[in-house]
Amino acid sequence: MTDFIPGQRWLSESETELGLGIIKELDYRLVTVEYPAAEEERTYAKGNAPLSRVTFDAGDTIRTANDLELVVAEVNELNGLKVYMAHPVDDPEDIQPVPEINLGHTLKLNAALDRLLSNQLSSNRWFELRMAALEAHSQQQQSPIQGLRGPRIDLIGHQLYIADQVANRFAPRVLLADEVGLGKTIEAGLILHQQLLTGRASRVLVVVPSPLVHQWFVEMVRRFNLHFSIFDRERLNALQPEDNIKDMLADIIAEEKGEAPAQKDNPFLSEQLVLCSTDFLSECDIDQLAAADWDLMVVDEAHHLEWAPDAPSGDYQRVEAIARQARGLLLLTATPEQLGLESHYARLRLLDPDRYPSLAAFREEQAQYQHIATLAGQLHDQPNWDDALKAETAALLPEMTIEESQREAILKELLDRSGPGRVMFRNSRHNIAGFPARHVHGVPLALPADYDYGDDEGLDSHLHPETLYHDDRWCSLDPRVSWLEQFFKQHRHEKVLVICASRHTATDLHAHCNYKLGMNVAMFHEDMDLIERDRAAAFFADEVDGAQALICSEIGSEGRNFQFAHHLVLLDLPLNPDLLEQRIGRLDRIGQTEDIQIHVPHFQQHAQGVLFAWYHQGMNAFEHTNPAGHDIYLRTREALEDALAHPQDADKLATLVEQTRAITGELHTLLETGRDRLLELSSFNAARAEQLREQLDDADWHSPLPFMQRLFDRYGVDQEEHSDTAVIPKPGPHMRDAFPGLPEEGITMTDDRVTALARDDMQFLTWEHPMVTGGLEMVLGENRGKAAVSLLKNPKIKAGTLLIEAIYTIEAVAPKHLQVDRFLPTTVIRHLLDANGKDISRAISHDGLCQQCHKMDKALSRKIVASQKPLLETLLKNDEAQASQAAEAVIDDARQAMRAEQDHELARLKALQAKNPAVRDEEIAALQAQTDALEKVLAEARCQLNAVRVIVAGGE
Ligand SMILES: Nc1ncnc2c1ncn2[C@@H]1O[C@H](COP(=O)(O)OP(=O)(O)OP(=O)(O)O)[C@@H](O)[C@H]1O
Repeated sequence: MTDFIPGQRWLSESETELGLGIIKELDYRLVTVEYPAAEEERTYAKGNAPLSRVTFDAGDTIRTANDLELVVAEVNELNGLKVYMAHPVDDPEDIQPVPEINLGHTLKLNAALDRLLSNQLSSNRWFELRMAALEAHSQQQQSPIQGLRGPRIDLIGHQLYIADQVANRFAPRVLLADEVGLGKTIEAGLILHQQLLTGRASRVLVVVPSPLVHQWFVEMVRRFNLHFSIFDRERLNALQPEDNIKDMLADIIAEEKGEAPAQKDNPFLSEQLVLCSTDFLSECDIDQLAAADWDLMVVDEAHHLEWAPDAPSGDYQRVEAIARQARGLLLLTATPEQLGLESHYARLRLLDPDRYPSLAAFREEQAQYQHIATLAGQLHDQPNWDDALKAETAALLPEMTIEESQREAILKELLDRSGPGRVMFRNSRHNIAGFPARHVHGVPLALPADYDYGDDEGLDSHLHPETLYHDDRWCSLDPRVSWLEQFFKQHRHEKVLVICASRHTATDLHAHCNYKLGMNVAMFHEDMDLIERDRAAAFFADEVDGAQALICSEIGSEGRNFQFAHHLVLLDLPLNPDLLEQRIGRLDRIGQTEDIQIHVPHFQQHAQGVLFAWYHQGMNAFEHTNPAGHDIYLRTREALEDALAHPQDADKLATLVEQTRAITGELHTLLETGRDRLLELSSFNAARAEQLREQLDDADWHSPLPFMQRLFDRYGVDQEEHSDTAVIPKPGPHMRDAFPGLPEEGITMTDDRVTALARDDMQFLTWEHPMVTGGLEMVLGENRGKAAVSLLKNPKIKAGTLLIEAIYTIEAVAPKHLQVDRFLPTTVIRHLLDANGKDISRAISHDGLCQQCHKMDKALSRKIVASQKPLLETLLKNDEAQASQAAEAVIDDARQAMRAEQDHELARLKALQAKNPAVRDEEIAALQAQTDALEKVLAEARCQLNAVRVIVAGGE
């Protein structure tokens, strides 16, 4: 077993990007290594730690931790630790001791050159595979559509646009507020996928209402290949067994000594991707959950987070506790104002406390939306801006140069600072074509005598008269039920979703339809456990043997996907227009193929009839989406309550309808010219969306399959043809190690998006599929392919001609949280040298060369390297200097891009601080510190020889 000594410097063979490690701790079995450059730590089994000892010899150049470059004159050793006696290049007399612990933490490796010169050669095929992997990796990292290619989704413009806008942000904090059913889950999934794939996030917490847990879980796996772990009470208990007696005693002793109890493991750190229900938040230790170092938190159906200045709800406070510590935050809701403007404001404040310092300021800002929308519209539409427009804009953005060439940046800033731009995205059906129409069918019925409660009962009992019964007898006397029975019979072969407010109504109705009428009907309500609910939803969805109808309580009105049905029956109506919108949204969503028929049985001259008229005649809320629902409710509440209390008074009803119509018109116009116009400007850009769609369409043509087939071949994976568009890789008899993501029984994969969308049983093979990214990582982590010798067969080239193909990569070693890849992705530089060291790579491409390069006999390869060693060493060392120069330009560009972005962010914070003292100086200082750290990391970025191939011409 290797002898490790604390303080020694070692390198991880599989993760060279961590930089130079220091042996930190040892026990009889394990060794822990600290990697200061990447701020990471790894623990390995001593017996097979993938570590190489790093030492230097006299004549080598070393870099110290304080960035001095010195030449080693002599090497001493003390208790197993090296001490280098070294001097500056230009002052050999100035010898100074450098203990190895004082070496710099980044390391310039010459693994490829060392392997070549020490004759550790791989075959030509491995070299070519390595090069293909490097190019693919670099292209992925530099692709402007990175993260958007892999998901199994239809390419829908407004979703791609939002994902593109948000996903590239560092720790994004946004509200995704598209209208119901336009794909917020998909947008969130795209953002998560992109953030995880690029390493911008690695720990994600998703919180959703309990009825949606399973749907989210499935959607994340099926569409995004993201495997979340569902956390509930049981799982938490399993992870946190009762304190054992030893721990309890230790805690008691610590308490007696006045010491803090020992830190227990945080169970939420056991998984990277965690999905849980909102209810679970109230059952777990919220501080522990919040402390679990989340990069991103997602909250679905966020309108439930109710807030008032002195009375934030429990749900809001729990989410707030986590959101404060999580770096990124995505809130999803189709009806952001469902619980009023105050709650909406509070959620925006969760996202960006600096931007939304007070409710009063937010109200004031909202009042300005009309004005800002007009201004933004002019800036957007007018090709040339006149002086007045420029002056008005300059007053709002004093530090910007206001000219047409900066149109996009100016609009973005204006929407960010004075509109809802940066934090909130909302697309509406208004600007997305192709949605089917909605038709409402009111079914007026006579009130049965048994329901004639008079003034003895409150409004709720009139709206839901059946709830006063303790059993299902009401089903036999309620004309809505007999109507429903007829309706089911008339539409025997069609799916029908029935929604009612209460669980009791749903269960009684279900029992009545199933057992008394013998109908095939499923049920969905809050008292069923998650598995029962999902089973019911699946039974309803089953086209062949499934239920004709699903009867839901209100929980069925949120988030679920029932667009395969075209008939919706609303057995009662909610008082909240946003809730109505949510109910209709179960069918009116992406994927709906037919017009939607909404049936509303209700009692005439009764509170139910009033509510129907209010919605239908007053605000046309059944047939069109209603973005102003909550405000309309607030402004018509008095008239509504009056009419509900006197349902037979035709005048009151007429007044209500008239008033509602006027207010709806007024509010819709205000929205269209104010907030929604601003949101439209910031949430969608048709040209950019089309460009993204085209880029993705194009990317679909560049399948990873040919590359994967080479990889399968090298690693012993067998492949079976499945069909024209699919293959089945399977572990072959000669496969040496496990192949990432390949199950024992094989897996069916297609690289065709249309097939993948139609066939859930197949994996969608893209460059972002985990099997491909895992495969790339595996090849690049190998030593194989770093150095090779090959035979060139080309009659035009004289036998014996020597060429060297040198592949360099530019990389920066940095702690993950800095996300330096944003500015400096892995970049490949290829040189092709002749025997005089001249680079002829422009004349001969890598692919062209590969067609003529063949396997060289091993013994002969070794002989060639041995005989040409001094020449190879000299040529490659000189060439490295050239490559490093070329790399400087790339690193410089990265530095400039970094400064531009950081400066912009700094300017934004300072501008916000001028308006709002809540922006703290420390935040500005933290941003500055981040810029400094990035400067340092980029200054240390290095170009290094990643792979080298010696090519010797051998005639034909
Ligand atoms: N790009 C897409 N490709 C394929 N299916 C999609 C796409 N976008 C959305 N869908 C489907 O459309 C339905 C609605 O999408 P999603 O659930 O994301 O909408 P939502 O806005 O979150 O809905 P809600 O407002 O009800 O919460 C889902 O069945 C989803 O799978």
